[in-house]
Amino acid sequence: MAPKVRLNDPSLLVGKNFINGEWIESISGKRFDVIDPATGELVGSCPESTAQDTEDAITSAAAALPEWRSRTGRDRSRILRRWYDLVMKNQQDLATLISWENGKAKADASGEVIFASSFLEWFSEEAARIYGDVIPHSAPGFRAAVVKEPVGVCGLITPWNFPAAMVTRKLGPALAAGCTVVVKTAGEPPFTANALAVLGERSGIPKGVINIVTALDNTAEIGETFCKSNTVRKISFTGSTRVGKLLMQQSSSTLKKLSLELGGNAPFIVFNDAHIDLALQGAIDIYPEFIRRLKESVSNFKVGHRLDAQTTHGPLVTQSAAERVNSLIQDALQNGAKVEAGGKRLHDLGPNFFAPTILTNLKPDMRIVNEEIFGPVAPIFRFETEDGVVNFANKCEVGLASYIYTQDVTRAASVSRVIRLWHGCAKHGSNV
Ligand SMILES: NC(=O)c1ccc[n+]([C@@H]2O[C@H](COP(=O)([O-])OP(=O)(O)OC[C@H]3O[C@@H](n4cnc5c(N)ncnc54)[C@H](O)[C@@H]3O)[C@@H](O)[C@H]2O)c1
Repeated sequence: MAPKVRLNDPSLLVGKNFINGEWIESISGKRFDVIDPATGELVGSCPESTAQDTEDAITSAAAALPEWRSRTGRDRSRILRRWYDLVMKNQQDLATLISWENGKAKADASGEVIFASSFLEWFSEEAARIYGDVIPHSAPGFRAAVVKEPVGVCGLITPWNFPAAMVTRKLGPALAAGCTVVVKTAGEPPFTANALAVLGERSGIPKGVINIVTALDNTAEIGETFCKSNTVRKISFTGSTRVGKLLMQQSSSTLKKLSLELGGNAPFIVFNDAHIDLALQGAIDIYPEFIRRLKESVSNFKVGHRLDAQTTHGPLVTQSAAERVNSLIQDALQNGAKVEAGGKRLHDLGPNFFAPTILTNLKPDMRIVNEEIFGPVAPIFRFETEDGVVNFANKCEVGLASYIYTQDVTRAASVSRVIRLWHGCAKHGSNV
């Protein structure tokens, strides 16, 4: 273990699998290195888990299920509340771990811990309110009881970009409902999830309720084990569309429930009545002003290392992620796009850093429009009519969420109804 990650509570740094309440190595005995994406330094190492490790974790979750599901909602609520308290108490250490293994600026990482803890708080409240119902029955003199039951053992697969929040967002509701889980964290940042599990154990979560397997290269093997298992009744996955499709195919033989939150880009629509600031009210063409102001905002970003207090934006998670963003930008430039800001990798800082980028002069058939960017790039288009912008946004096959800026409530409502989100989550933000 590299000695540089200093935590107030060093016992939160665990590089092992968590199965049946024990921190153990993979059966393979293999481990993978976790690298700080900002500096390339070694953070530590974790087990490269196999299908057999995953089976063991599923068996452990299945064994813990009868006891956990039979507890009262109130009891599970109290435990989740204690967990929330402990996460907030250890905010600093969790933020340190996030920024080491994911590269986020410290302030961002601290914010993520608050966000992550909010799911534990929220679902501690929900756990206490899981009621059934008694409803009229068609047969005279009878009434039907509606009883809420947990789904069972759940497989949770999380991405690298929110190492704490994506984990608690899945764990909070699953545990509140009385399910037990096996978590497969993203390979690049596995330590934060382990630290959360340590705190969960201290909150009183019984052994076997949470199990964690880590892996960098064997992810496909672990995913397939989840999908083919009859014991795993549900998979909750956040990640790329490619892997989401694969999980759906692989789960067909066991007819599992799947929650897939997938990748994409988000149309961000600014109408000419949007409130950029009061001085601009009534302006007919806001495009040049919007670009100028956006450039001004972006120039205040400080890309850098997490320990620099001025840093607002950290690196991408891997060199290949930076290369992919660069190739999308190069393709756009070769086809006539214009760089208004950034547009390049920041090699001086390290191989994973990318300058916040604004692009104009784009065409709808460019790769950067049709493939998920997942990097600090804002491609800007000008539009003339409401129908035109809606048609354009709906052609984007990777639509994930959308944002609409206007002061016209009716327009906000009507546009948000016709914008289609292709897959992943159905989110619309509108600023009226
Ligand atoms: N919809 C959202 O709110 C949201 C939030 C966060 C991330 N994402 C998406 O996640 C993606 C970025 O995350 P990523 O690069 O970690 O995505 P990814 O799909 O490569 O990996 C996500 C997780 O799946 C695992 N995985 C990879 N191949 C697998 C397989 N064959 N079977 C089972 N598991 C497998 C990975 O190890 C990781 O834990 C982007 O596409 C992004 O848009 C979406």
